[in-house]
Amino acid sequence: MSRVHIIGTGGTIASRTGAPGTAETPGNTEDSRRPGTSGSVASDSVGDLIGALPAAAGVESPEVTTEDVMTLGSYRLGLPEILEIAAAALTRAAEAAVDGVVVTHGTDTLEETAFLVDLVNGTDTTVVFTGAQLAADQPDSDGPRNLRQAAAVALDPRFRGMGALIAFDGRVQTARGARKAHTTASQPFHGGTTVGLFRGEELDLVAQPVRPRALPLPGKTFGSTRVEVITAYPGSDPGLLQHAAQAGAAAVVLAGTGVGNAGEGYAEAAADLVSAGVPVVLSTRVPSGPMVPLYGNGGGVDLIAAGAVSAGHLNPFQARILAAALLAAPSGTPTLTEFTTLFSDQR
Ligand SMILES: NC(=O)C[C@H](N)C(=O)O
Repeated sequence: MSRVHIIGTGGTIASRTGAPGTAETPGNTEDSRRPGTSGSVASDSVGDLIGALPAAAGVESPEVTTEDVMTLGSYRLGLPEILEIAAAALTRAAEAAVDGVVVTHGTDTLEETAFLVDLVNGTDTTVVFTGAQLAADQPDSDGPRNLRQAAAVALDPRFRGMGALIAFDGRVQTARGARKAHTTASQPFHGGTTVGLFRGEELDLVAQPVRPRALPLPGKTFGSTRVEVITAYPGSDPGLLQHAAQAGAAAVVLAGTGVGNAGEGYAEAAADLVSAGVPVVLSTRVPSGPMVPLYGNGGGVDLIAAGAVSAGHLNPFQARILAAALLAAPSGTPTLTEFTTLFSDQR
């Protein structure tokens, strides 16, 4: 019998609507116990979620083991928690007795945690992330279906060696490139590569992702590696780059306009940071498409000439995770400043 290991971290899939929240699950601390809290709060363990799983007709049920790493809304996560989840997923993926690993996670920052797992998963066991848009106590919650589909992907040999995937609302996509792009839709994620599609209980493999070689799991310093994201917009202040560096940022991601541009003063500010040893990664605030150096007069050509590293196809938030992972990597890993384009150089 095959075995799937499910790691719970919280999120809407584990939340109860309007419950004051008194769960004693690990990591479930101030947000759920604060007096007067009346919004949805993550409180269910993975064991509770399994109990709500409908059995698929005619399919032999796998052995399911579970683990609650934390029970938090993903908007509460910091880099230490993201690292803790990634380390737990990687440990399980490396266990010979485990055939598939699923992580249940809030959708707000799922793209960050799943991307870190994708960066460091050198095993053949794909880690499949899922969650829900409707809380566990909503009559038509999407959680049970998403969880059942995630387990099916995790155990399917055709999806092995794919790093980290997201199974949500009948679609299976790569973690790399994924982005929460709708606040309430049943499919909140855009981007990434669609590798699988469900037709009822049937799962089709539709693409094989290209993956760079895995990075080592970053050390504990990842948790305190400060990488700030600064967005360019008409009238924005390039001095924010220097403020971020003075406040202790180890690197800054600039989410430029268009293909990766910024207004007056940004190229000079970027050059200041780079010469002070604070890398600047240039991404775009546009929801899809790569950073491409095309424009002068302070645009992307000048920002790259000032020493910024192109994020390539990575959105600002995933570029931030890769930057922090490189800054906290064990020695021997290429340093962030050795990269000219984050995505292509990582291959
Ligand atoms: N749908 C969700 O899971 C959103 C929730 N706020 C979370 O990220 O924890």
